[in-house]
Amino acid sequence: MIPLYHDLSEETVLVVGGGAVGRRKALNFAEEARVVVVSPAFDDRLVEAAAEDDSPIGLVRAAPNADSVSAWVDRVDPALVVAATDDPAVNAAAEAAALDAGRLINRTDVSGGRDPGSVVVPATVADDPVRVAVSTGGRSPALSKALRERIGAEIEGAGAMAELTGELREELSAAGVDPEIRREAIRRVVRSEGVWKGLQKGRSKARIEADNVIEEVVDR
Ligand SMILES: C[C@@]1(CC(=O)O)c2cc3[nH]c(cc4nc(cc5[nH]c(cc(n2)[C@H]1CCC(=O)O)[C@@](C)(CC(=O)O)[C@@H]5CCC(=O)O)C(CC(=O)O)=C4CCC(=O)O)c(CCC(=O)O)c3CC(=O)O
Ligand SMILES: NC(=O)C1=CN([C@@H]2O[C@H](COP(=O)(O)OP(=O)(O)OC[C@H]3O[C@@H](n4cnc5c(N)ncnc54)[C@H](O)[C@@H]3O)[C@@H](O)[C@H]2O)C=CC1
Repeated sequence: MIPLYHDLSEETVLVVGGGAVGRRKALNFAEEARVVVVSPAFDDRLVEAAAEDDSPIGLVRAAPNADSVSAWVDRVDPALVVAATDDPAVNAAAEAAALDAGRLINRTDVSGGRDPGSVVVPATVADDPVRVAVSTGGRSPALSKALRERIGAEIEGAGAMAELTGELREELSAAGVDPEIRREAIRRVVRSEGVWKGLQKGRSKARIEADNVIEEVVDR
């Protein structure tokens, strides 16, 4: 499986099943998308999240069976369906309905043997705009979670580094610096211990360190 980052803003995600797993998926996707959860009962924390002002999460109390779940796909018109009930027959029907309608499907109750269009949700950790996603190919979700916790410490400050170097590459481009020299300068900045340390002290410290690194390659 090849990891891809998918922009779900302006899209709707349909979560079938509102238990602990449905709640985790709903909260995750609600960071970006509208989320509709269809279930006969809901996890308490999901109810709280849906009750917040301007919550992107909508709860619909219903218990579709294997025959009627496709009607919810038609009605909600989601980009992605998450099958998160504790009934494998309903989850399988949700999968079939999503694939029939040409939508993505996340089966939460199976690990291997996926059809095209079937996606897994990785463990993710972010220092925005930097995001790292971990999957074990469905083999060990608990390991994905444990690795995610370790990687969190590793990427501290990466968001600020992304912002700084994003700005520098724009400035160097605008100044007409030869592209190969610009790339070398940026590659050195992201590997510079001095710049990483500078970021801990603040943006302007980091900027001074970065300018020193850039001076080594760019004639300005
Ligand atoms: C295939 C996949 C499909 C999908 O959901 O996309 C899937 C499937 C299954 N998970 C199961 C169990 C657990 N899942 C977790 C946790 C997470 N599971 C997530 C993803 C995935 N889970 C996809 C593969 C990811 C990969 O490739 O590694 C994470 C990463 C992302 C998320 O869901 O948000 C999230 C961590 C979030 C975080 O970062 O915190 C824990 C740990 C815990 O709860 O503490 C346990 C218990 C311990 C264990 O079993 O490992 C079971 C067995 C159910 C049963 O026993 O009946 C199945 C079904 C099966 O394996 O058949
Ligand atoms: N992907 C993952 O990370 C994990 C997946 N699982 C799998 O996910 C499934 C769900 O796990 P939990 O959320 O812990 O179970 P749960 O029992 O807490 O939640 C199941 C939810 O589905 C709802 N439901 C039942 N029939 C329904 C129907 N016909 N239509 C809509 N909703 C219906 C129930 O009301 C309940 O809210 C498990 O069966 C397991 O196979 C379990 C743990 C982790």
